[in-house]
Amino acid sequence: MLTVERLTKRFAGGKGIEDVSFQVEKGEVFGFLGPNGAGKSTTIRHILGFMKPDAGRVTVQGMDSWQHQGQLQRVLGYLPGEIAFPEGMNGKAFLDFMAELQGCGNMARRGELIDRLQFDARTPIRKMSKGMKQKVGIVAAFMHAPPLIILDEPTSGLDPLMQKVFIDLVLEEKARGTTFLMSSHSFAEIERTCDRAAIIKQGRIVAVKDIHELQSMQRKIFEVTFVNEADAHAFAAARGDEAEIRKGHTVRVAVQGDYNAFLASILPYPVRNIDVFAQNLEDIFMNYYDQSEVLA
Ligand SMILES: Nc1ncnc2c1ncn2[C@@H]1O[C@H](COP(=O)(O)OP(=O)(O)OP(=O)(O)O)[C@@H](O)[C@H]1O
Repeated sequence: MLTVERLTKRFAGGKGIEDVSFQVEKGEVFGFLGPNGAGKSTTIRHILGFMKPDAGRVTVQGMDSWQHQGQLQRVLGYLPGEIAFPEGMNGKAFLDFMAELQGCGNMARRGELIDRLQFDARTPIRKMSKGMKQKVGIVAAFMHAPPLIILDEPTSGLDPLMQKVFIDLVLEEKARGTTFLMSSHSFAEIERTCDRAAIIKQGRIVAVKDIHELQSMQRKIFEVTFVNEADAHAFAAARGDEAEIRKGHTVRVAVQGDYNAFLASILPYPVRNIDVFAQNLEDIFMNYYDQSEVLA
C-alpha cells in the first residue's frame, strides 16, 4: 500500500532524513516513533507528495507521490499535527472545501463522524479550542473513506474520552481494511492500535518492530507468595539468578516468554498469592531511542 524506498532529503547543516525505507501493508496500522526533530514530519511530507526527494522515492498504491501529488489527495487522508485553517471559515465550510479537494461528497459519512466526535461544525474555527479543531481535522481525514490515512500526533489536544472514541474509530477502519501510518509520542496509543512501528532517530530508521514481538520481549515480574517459607527458599534456589527472595515467603522472579516452564516450576509448592508486573513497553522502545548505531 505504502512503500518508502531509500528516501533521502538533506537540509543545510546536515539535517534531514537519510536512506529511510519501510513498507506498510494494506490494512496495517504502522506506528512512526521518534524524538523531536528526528525526521517524522519530513518523511510524512514526502509521502504526501509535498516535497521532492533528493534521492529515493515514495509510492502509494504504486503511484509515485511526487509525480502524482494531485491524484494522491483522493486516496489519502491526512491529519497534520497542527492544522493551518484558511481564514474566516467555520467547520462546515472547511469540510466542504476539503471534500472538493478530495473529490467526494459523502455527506452521510461526514455527519456520522461529526455525531461521533460530538462537536458543532457551524462554530467559527477561530472560536474553536485546540481539541475541537483536532476533531474537524479528524473528520476531514476520514470522511472520504480513503484507503490510506496518515495521522501526525492524532490525539494531542483530545481529552481521554475522545482519545478512546478516536482509537475505536481507527480500529474500526482498520477492520474494514484501511491502512494507517501514525506518528505518535504516546506509547500507549501505539501499543493499542499498531501492528508494527518504525523508530526514527537523527534522520535514520533505527528499528522496525512488530508490536506483538515487542510485547513478547516484555519481561513480566511475578511475585509469588508461598504458604511455607522453606518452599520459597527451595523455589528461589531452583530458579537461580532470576529469583530474589523479597520477604520470608515471597519470591520475585523475572520471566520473559516461557510461561509454561515458569508455571511448572511453581506447581510443586502450595501458593498463597501471585502478583504480576509487566515491564513497560515504553521502556523497551526507549532502549532503541538511546542506541546510536543503526540496527535495521
Ligand atoms: N524545510 C526545512 N529546511 C531546513 N531544515 C529542516 C526543514 N524541515 C525540517 N528541517 C530539519 O530537519 C530535521 C527533521 O525535522 P522534522 O520536522 O522532520 O522532525 P520531526 O521528527 O517531525 O520532529 P517533531 O516531533 O518535533 O515534529 C530537524 O532538524 C529540522 O529542523
